[in-house]
Order: sequence, then structure tokens, then C-alpha cells
Amino acid sequence: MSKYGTLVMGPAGAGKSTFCTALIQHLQNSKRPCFYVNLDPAAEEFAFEPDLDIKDLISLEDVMEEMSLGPNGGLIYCFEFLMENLDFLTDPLEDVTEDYLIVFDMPGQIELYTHVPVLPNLVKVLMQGSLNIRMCAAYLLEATFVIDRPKFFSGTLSAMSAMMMLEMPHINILSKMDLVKGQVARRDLQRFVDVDADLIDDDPSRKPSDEEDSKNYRDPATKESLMSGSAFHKLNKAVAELIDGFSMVSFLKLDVQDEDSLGAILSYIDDATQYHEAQEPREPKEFDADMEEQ
Ligand SMILES: Nc1nc2c(ncn2[C@@H]2O[C@H](COP(=O)(O)OP(=O)(O)OP(=O)(O)O)[C@@H](O)[C@H]2O)c(=O)[nH]1
Repeated sequence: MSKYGTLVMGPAGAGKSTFCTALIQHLQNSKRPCFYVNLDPAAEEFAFEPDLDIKDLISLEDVMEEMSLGPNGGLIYCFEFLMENLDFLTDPLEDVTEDYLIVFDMPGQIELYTHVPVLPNLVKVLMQGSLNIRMCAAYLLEATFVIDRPKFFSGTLSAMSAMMMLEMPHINILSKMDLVKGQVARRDLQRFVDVDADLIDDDPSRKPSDEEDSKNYRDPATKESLMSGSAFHKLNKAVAELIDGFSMVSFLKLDVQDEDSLGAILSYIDDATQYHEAQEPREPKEFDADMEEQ
């Protein structure tokens, strides 16, 4: 029996928990069962109570207090503790059946997705061995980043870093679309969705003086110029061309108020995990009975 899941990731405040809530509501509206796992040891409030909550094993607040660690070190400690107590996570997941979507709500600390091995190791546990969950990563980036183009490309690099580190089916999502509607023309927005390197050249917020401005990029100790404004621009452009040239990243648009938007994202997750191929046709009554049991 296969299991299906999505790992909801992205920087702090990208809208991960809000997306999880909207996705769970959408699944309920579609009469599809969901198993909600909170893996953020600092999360406080939930619209839907998690079926499994890492805070029942360990909380970031306790770790910070007892181990005198900061929030980032504390988070890594929590995940290492989880890896040493994997039964806490794996035992309840053993019983989840193939009609469920398992939604993992992840923390926002970016180092978890960039340079520590704990998340790839956790993903191996979920996708291999007895659990054998077919997973799709959903990486969220705030749509408001499109107003600041270098920031958008930097966010895109963090999405790529997660893609490369986790080596699992992956979709990228521009969240909080309601905040940019009307601010960015539809045609322009398409250039962010299918990332276009020329966005860096056409940036209306970029002043001509930025080309020559090197005073902000001096080494504070030696006062040597580290990189001129134009060199930064060339670097940004080269990164953008790499992303564009290899079609490495594209985005789905998320508006949590819009059922069609949620439905479209869910169908990408289902395609990536091949959910529909494994489903037996079911009688509606059988479905309702399952939902009542939850
Ligand atoms: N306008 C708008 N605000 C949103 C949306 N999604 C999230 N927010 C707001 O953005 C803030 C962060 O949302 P969360 O869902 O908590 O983000 P998160 O990624 O889970 O945050 P962390 O767990 O702290 O990393 C909250 O104030 C939300 O109300 C959205 O689609 N539209």
C-alpha cells in the first residue's frame, strides 16, 4: 500500500501554515481525508488541530531555555532529537491509508533547506523503508518579492537549493497572490511564473546610478571596493540566466481564497506523487463513512 504526502516548506512568514490550512479545508470540501503533521517546534496556533505535533515530543521554547540555544541552533537540536526518536513520527504514519494526503507543515528557518543534512535524512526515512511515502515538496515564496527583483531571484535560489538538497518531486509556489493583484500587470507576472532573466534588466526600481555605485560594497576593514553596483548587476543577471536557461524553476500561483487555485496546486501534487493512479474507484457512501470516523 502506498502513502502520499506533501512537505510544505519555505522561508519564515511565506504563508506555509496558511496554505496548509487552506489545503486541508479544500481536501475536506472534496471529501478527501488528510493527516496533518506539524513539524514546526515553535508553531503556536492552528486552524486545524494537527494529527501529529512535534511539540508533543519537543518544543523550541524548552530547548532554547534548557540548552541556552538561539532559535536556529534550537531548531536544529529539535530535528536531531526527532531523528533520535523516529518512532514518534513513524508509528502513527504506519496506519495512514493510501486515500489520505499527509500534509507536513515545516518551520521557516532557511538553513534547514540549505546546508544541514537533517532534512534530507528525514525525507529518506519518510520516502524509503517501511513508510514508503510518495512525497512532493511544495516550496513557497511570497509573491510580494516580485516587486523587488534581486530579492525574487535570491528567493528563487533558495527554492533551488531545497530542490537540489532533497532530491524529491518538487513544486514552487508564489504565495499571497492577493497582495500583488493589481500591483503587477498580468503579462509581467507571467515573466515571474516562468522565470525570465531579462526581468533584471527591465527593473523599473533600478536607478541609472546603481551601475556605477560602489560605495556600499566596501570591505569595512580595508575600505577596498568589494564589488561595484554594475558587478552586482552582472552577477544577478548571470544567476537569472542560469535559472532561465535551464528552465530550472517555475512557479504556481496561490490565492488561498480561491478554490480553483488550491485545486490546481493539489492536482500538481497528485501528479507528482501519482496519487490518482493508485486509487480504486469508491462508492460515495464508503467515503462519507470514512469522513465521519475522522
Ligand atoms: N494577504 C495574505 N496574507 C497571508 C497569506 N498567507 C499568509 N498570510 C499572512 O502572512 C503571515 C505569515 O503567515 P503564516 O501562514 O504563519 O506563514 P508561515 O510560513 O507558516 O510562517 P512561519 O511558520 O513563521 O515560517 C500571517 O500574518 C498571515 O496572516 C495570504 O495568502 N494572503
